[in-house]
Amino acid sequence: MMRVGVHGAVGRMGTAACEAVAGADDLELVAAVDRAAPGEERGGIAVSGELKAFADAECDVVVDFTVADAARVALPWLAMHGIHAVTGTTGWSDADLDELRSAFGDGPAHCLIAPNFAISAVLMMRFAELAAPHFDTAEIIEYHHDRKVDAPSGTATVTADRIAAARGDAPWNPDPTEHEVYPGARGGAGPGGIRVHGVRMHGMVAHQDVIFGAEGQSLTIRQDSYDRSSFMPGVLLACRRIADHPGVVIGLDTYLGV
Ligand SMILES: NC(=O)c1ccc[n+]([C@@H]2O[C@H](COP(=O)([O-])OP(=O)(O)OC[C@H]3O[C@@H](n4cnc5c(N)ncnc54)[C@H](O)[C@@H]3O)[C@@H](O)[C@H]2O)c1
Ligand SMILES: O=C(O)C1=N[C@H](C(=O)O)CCC1
Repeated sequence: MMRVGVHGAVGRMGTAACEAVAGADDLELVAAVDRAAPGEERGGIAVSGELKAFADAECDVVVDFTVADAARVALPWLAMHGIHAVTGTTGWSDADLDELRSAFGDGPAHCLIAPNFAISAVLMMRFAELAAPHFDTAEIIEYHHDRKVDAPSGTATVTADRIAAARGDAPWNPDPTEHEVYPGARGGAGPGGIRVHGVRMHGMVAHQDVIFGAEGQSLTIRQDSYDRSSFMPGVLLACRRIADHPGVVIGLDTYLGV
């Protein structure tokens, strides 16, 4: 039985993760931590306000769904205590990722940073990477619920990185825009100048379109998470397999063999 802790336990994703872990026969929820509402209960255990609860409960792995500022502190702390980290938190910079690589190094604790645990999203990113060399225009539109604090989404930034890497030195069709009547109308320019547009919409959960264009044709790859339950199989898989994946791994792809 893997002993699992959840950081950000009273949040939307933390609450779902506590319930999913508590309901899994081969995992045991042993600690739940959140700075908001310590003393509440999630997945049948009391929520603590202190990271120390993870060490006290002898966690093998901690699932983190917080904000980048909190995860930046928690993940190196977990590395120092020899506890594996599975984080779905988004909003990381390249410098943050370097810090995590040096915190986990080749030590006993491993780290998975997955911007999206839904299998449909993992495949959407893979399909976008496959399409990239064949089109000279690409734009990303990500759609999320109205409580999301970071933009663009972690999924969109990783998708843009992967499209740009797959395209390599091949030139993109130039953007003709000379003037934006509304600043930002063309979205944010990501790697390779790929435009990323963020929508925040009451009623939505997490969705993305990747649109590719070439002479006389276009391809749209669409992914939808209608419910947070879509992320839970990926979270549980990560807890079960993290001991087999040393260092810092980005994305669930290698865990799924995609
Ligand atoms: N990877 C994925 O599949 C996936 C899916 C959904 C959300 N996310 C990401 O997960 C993160 C959380 O999303 P959410 O919708 O659950 O947000 P949320 O606001 O509902 O929950 C975040 C929780 O973190 C807690 N928190 C904040 N700072 C803390 C600190 N210093 N110490 C302890 N707890 C702290 C908050 O109190 C809150 O309960 C976001 O970065 C989001 O982008 C990723
Ligand atoms: O609800 C969120 O916030 C989500 N964030 C992830 C991201 O930033 O890519 C994806 C899943 C939902």
